[in-house]
Amino acid sequence: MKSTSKIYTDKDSNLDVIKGKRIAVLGYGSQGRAWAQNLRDSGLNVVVGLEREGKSWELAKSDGIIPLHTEDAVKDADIIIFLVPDMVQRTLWLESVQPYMKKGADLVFAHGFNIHYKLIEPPKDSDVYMIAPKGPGPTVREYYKAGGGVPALVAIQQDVSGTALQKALAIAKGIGATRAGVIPTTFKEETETDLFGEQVILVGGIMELMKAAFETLVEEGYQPEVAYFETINELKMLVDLVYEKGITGMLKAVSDTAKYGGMTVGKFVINEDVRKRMKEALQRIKSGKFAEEWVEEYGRGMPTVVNGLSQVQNSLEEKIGNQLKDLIQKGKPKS
Ligand SMILES: NC(=O)c1ccc[n+]([C@@H]2O[C@H](COP(=O)([O-])OP(=O)(O)OC[C@H]3O[C@@H](n4cnc5c(N)ncnc54)[C@H](O)[C@@H]3O)[C@@H](O)[C@H]2O)c1
Ligand SMILES: CC(C)(O)[C@@H](O)C(=O)O
Ligand SMILES: [Mg+2]
Ligand SMILES: [Mg+2]
Repeated sequence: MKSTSKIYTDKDSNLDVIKGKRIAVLGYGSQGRAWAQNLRDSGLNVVVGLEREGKSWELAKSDGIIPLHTEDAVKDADIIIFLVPDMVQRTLWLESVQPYMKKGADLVFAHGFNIHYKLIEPPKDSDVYMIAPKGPGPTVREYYKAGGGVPALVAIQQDVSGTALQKALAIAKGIGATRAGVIPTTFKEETETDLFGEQVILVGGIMELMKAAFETLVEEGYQPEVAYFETINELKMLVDLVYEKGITGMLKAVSDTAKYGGMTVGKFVINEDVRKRMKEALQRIKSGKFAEEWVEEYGRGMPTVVNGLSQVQNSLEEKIGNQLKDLIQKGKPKS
């Protein structure tokens, strides 16, 4: 185990390093919308670059940000931040950024995919760095507005100026991440761990675990509403306890019966086989096989993602969740 040498916070970062520099945020989706608004509200000079005058364009305008076409956004930019989908970044780079950008402008990422798997080969005279928030875009905005921040990782790939880390930390401060903490990493470590996390637990693992538990109960004749509360809705409350008080805090809040059942049956369900498959999943990421497969899937119009989304939308658990939504929302704390 190699522990982190440093966790950067507000006192380690200074916005002055990038004050007045022109920052072009490319994309106005999950992260783009959050970063552009947080950086602007932190007093920085932000423009948003978009390819088309569509939904994102209108959304930016309604948030009080004047969007520009990508070429216009990057041509005077000192710092160019890629916040379009990972699979779009290479084409955007080749067609709309590289031909128009200022020589030596910084290239910044929120995830290492395109650099680590060499889909983008940056020019040697640019600083290349990453600030990777460890949470979804809307939460990056929500926490910032409430005076907090989502923690992030920071990594430097090329440091031509000698100030890449200071600039990366200033951006991290601008989006609110240093209010929590920012951990130094590499593009390799961020890319591999981020993909692993979203595949085996945060997105893939948790989704399949909820579905399998819900369907097991329903198949055995239990009411789907009861199954929904038990296997999906209550998860938030237990995860909130982990978030606030750690795993020990969560265990202290549940009954001894739940502790005993959880400690014994948890290991029976999530057994050595599951761990072996987690290692296999990690191996596919490390070897580049997952990246290759994802690029190919994207090239075919993402059929797996499109069909998967429609299956989830039409699933019994989602229908039950929608039916119970009003009731669940009514019970939520008001503040
Ligand atoms: N979503 C997250 O919460 C999250 C968290 C951490 C890191 N990241 C990273 O941040 C980056 C952005 O991800 P995201 O999920 O915010 O993206 P997203 O899918 O929300 O981006 C959508 C936006 O990108 C632009 N866009 C979409 N398709 C385009 C196309 N074909 N051509 C040009 N522009 C297009 C549009 O402005 C659109 O609003 C990625 O590198 C991702 O890995 C995302
Ligand atoms: C929010 C996540 C899952 O952590 C991010 O990594 C993503 O790719 O959206
Ligand atoms: Mg990710
Ligand atoms: Mg992530």
